[in-house]
Amino acid sequence: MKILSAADIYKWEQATLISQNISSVELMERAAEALFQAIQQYVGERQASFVILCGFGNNGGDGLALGRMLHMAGHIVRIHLLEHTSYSAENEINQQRLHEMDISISSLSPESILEFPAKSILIDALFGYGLARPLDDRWKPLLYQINTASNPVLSIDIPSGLFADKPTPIEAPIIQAHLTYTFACAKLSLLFPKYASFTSNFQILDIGLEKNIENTLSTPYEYLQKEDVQLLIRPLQKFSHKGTFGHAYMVGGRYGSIGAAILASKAALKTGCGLITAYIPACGYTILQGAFPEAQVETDPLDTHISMFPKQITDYDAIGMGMGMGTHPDTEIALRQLFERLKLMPSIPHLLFDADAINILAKNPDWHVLIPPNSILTPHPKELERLIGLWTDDFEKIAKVRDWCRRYQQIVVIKGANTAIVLPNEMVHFNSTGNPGMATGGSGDVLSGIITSLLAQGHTPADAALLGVYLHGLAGDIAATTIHERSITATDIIAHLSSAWQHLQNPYL
Ligand SMILES: NC(=O)C1=CN([C@@H]2O[C@H](COP(=O)(O)OP(=O)(O)OC[C@H]3O[C@@H](n4cnc5c(N)ncnc54)[C@H](O)[C@@H]3O)[C@@H](O)[C@H]2O)[C@@H](O)CC1
Ligand SMILES: Nc1ncnc2c1ncn2[C@@H]1O[C@H](COP(=O)(O)OP(=O)(O)O)[C@@H](O)[C@H]1O
Ligand SMILES: [K+]
Repeated sequence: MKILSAADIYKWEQATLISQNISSVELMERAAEALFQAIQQYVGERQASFVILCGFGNNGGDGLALGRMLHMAGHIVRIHLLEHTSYSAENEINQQRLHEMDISISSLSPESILEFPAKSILIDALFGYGLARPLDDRWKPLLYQINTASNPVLSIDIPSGLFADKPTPIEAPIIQAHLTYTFACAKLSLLFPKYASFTSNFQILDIGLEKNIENTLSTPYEYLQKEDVQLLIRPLQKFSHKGTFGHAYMVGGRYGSIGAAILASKAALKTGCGLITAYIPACGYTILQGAFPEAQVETDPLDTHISMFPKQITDYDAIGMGMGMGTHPDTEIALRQLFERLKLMPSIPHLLFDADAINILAKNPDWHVLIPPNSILTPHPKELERLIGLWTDDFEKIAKVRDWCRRYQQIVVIKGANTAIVLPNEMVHFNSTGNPGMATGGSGDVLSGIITSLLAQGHTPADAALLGVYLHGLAGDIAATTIHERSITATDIIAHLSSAWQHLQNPYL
């Protein structure tokens, strides 16, 4: 699914009105109906109480129309509307519809002192994507009351005060939504960690905007969902053998962190490659063989850390390296020598660099040109900062990574909630799976194993990164259905990879 700018969503809506021969009030009614259905699901069977705070534009119009529907369904509804010199036409029509039904509308100003009945749900319909500048300090008292209330806050389209597609100063007044119902497509600012305290969770509501018009709108940003990754799955063939599914080479571990290599190797095998060989320092031999009988193991001449890469390293289908590897100077020199060797070869295995491999690359910026094109780097935010330097906000972070990927023709997977996969063509895919329970030691090692396995199975690097990130998050989400998010471990993510594959291949789930 595309992630569009506010301007493009407006274009999409306007073109839909023409193409479907409907009025903008009819489209607003459709949006309110979608909101109503979602909120009915949110409250369940019970009668609920709502306080709806409406602005003077179309976001406010959505709030007014929703208020009417909730009232008609028997809920207790209080509607407040911002006093203003003029209202959008759709907003006025919905005010009129409420008057006709004798549903009262109280006036609201930035100075209003509000009382929210206990257990009522607050609906934020003050500003949507039409926000033209950050809200000024005049709005602080009103937004402060909403943000400090103990009631749940549901935002319509976007938390009021937040821009959809450009940086918002976080000291400006912004609604802290518990859940945002956003129309038609995800918005960039709903995906960025900097705004997490305002955006929390979101749900996309389909309001029937024309698909073929969306296809004409170009954007470098995509929201990666099940239907996108399903297209990347390859059916298993009856006459396959273990050689068909590829041989992954997992390089990592040092004295004290052999577990990272075990996790990555197990995850690789559970993702479906035919064979895995782990290359680790000698101290890990018994540990790895004992923990994981399916793995083949090769060891470095040194006991404590990796000091060289064997000649046969280039014989494998894919190499994933860096997990728990350490940044010993010997390892650093070995990596440099490997790059020199790869440069001379006509064809080389696909490569993934994680953790300490990235830290070594970050320490040596002049090596960036040596990284074979189309390699995958999987940094967490701190590793990314070491690699590309600091950023002032998430928009700049994405711009810097896009620039880096284009310049070095690499794929960067920026890990975290809504992991972003940035491709050499500068496309950015934000992942839709995963949960905070996955922020646990070793979870990144599992991701490296998954993606390396997909590379070994013959997926292109871009497909392996997209499918791997989605699958990893999905395994974590399935794990969270039976294990509390606080208790999820990296091993649990591996244990649920099989269910993730099943889920992905089942059209009815
Ligand atoms: N256009 C359409 O066809 C649809 C629009 N929808 C809703 O319409 C919203 C967009 O509506 P609008 O474009 O009317 O915009 P908004 O409702 O977001 O508000 C814009 C109004 O606020 C004013 N404003 C902007 N920044 C301000 C600031 N910092 N301080 C004070 N006033 C400020 C603007 O001048 C304008 O009058 C969407 O977010 C969505 O909720 C939905 O009903 C779906 C259909
Ligand atoms: N809040 C979150 N929501 C979803 N996924 C998350 C969240 N936090 C972390 N993750 C995922 O967990 C993994 C953590 O990776 P990383 O920090 O490298 O862990 P480690 O180094 O311990 O293996 C990444 O894939 C990341 O996307
Ligand atoms: K809003």
